[in-house]
Amino acid sequence: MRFSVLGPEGTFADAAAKAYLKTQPYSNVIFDYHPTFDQVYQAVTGENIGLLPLENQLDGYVSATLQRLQTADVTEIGEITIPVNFGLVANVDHLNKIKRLYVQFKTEGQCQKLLAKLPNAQIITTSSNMISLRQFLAGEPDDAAIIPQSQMAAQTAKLMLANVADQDDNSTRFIIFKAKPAKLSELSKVNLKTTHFKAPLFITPASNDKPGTLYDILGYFAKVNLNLITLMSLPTKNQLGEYAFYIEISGTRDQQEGLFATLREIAAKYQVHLLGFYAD
Ligand SMILES: O=C(O)C(=O)Cc1ccccc1
Repeated sequence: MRFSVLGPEGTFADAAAKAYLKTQPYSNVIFDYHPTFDQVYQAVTGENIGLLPLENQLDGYVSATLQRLQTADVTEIGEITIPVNFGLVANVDHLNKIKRLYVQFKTEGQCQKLLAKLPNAQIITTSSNMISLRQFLAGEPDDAAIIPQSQMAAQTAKLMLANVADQDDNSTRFIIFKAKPAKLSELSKVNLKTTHFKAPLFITPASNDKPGTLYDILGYFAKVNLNLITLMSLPTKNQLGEYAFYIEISGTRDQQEGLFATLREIAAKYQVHLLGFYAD
């Protein structure tokens, strides 16, 4: 089986993929690293699986992933949350001498306190924490980079600071998915192996221009006592001001029937794009 993740090796996505595999019975897994979200998404075919970052504790949801999920024909089969911290490496002996800082786009929002101490550094945004490290290693004398804490031990730089995230308690949640479209009829029959489930989905009203639309949608879940753990609105992109709601439902095994009956009811009135129903 192929497991497609954001590379190169050593990223948090890579660490998350390996942590996920420890919880699963898969064997003969071939890691397949890609530089962009889209390439990871496109690489997942057949029975193979992929992993993308969904949410960071300090910097929130990962828009690139949500945007793909909105229209994606995938089935999420699970999720994994891993602790995240960063280190700083620099070719200078003091913070105020740093001229360029390589930092991954989602890492920047997790290291605001450090960045506040570097008002004169040019921030160079990268696509991956491991690319930040590579750029630093290939770079100039006044360079610095924020890199995964796990990579610090292998580095030798003039200035090294550990744990530079804004708080030590920090984690990122990743989703694992297959290329198959999630179907209400199929997922309603899934036999959960644990007592709890999660069900991520998008609900899109035909129009947002009516009082009580969201209230109406939420009412369906309230009626059957289903707990929403996420509620976000994302632009449909059809028209400015038109939104789809991204919702994650958490429940217990005895609520499975109620969940799917409710989703069928909602689907009669709104566009429902289910993304998965998995043990949690
Ligand atoms: O750059 C990394 O280390 C990654 O694993 C990619 C990533 C992107 C966005 C949020 C979390 C991880």
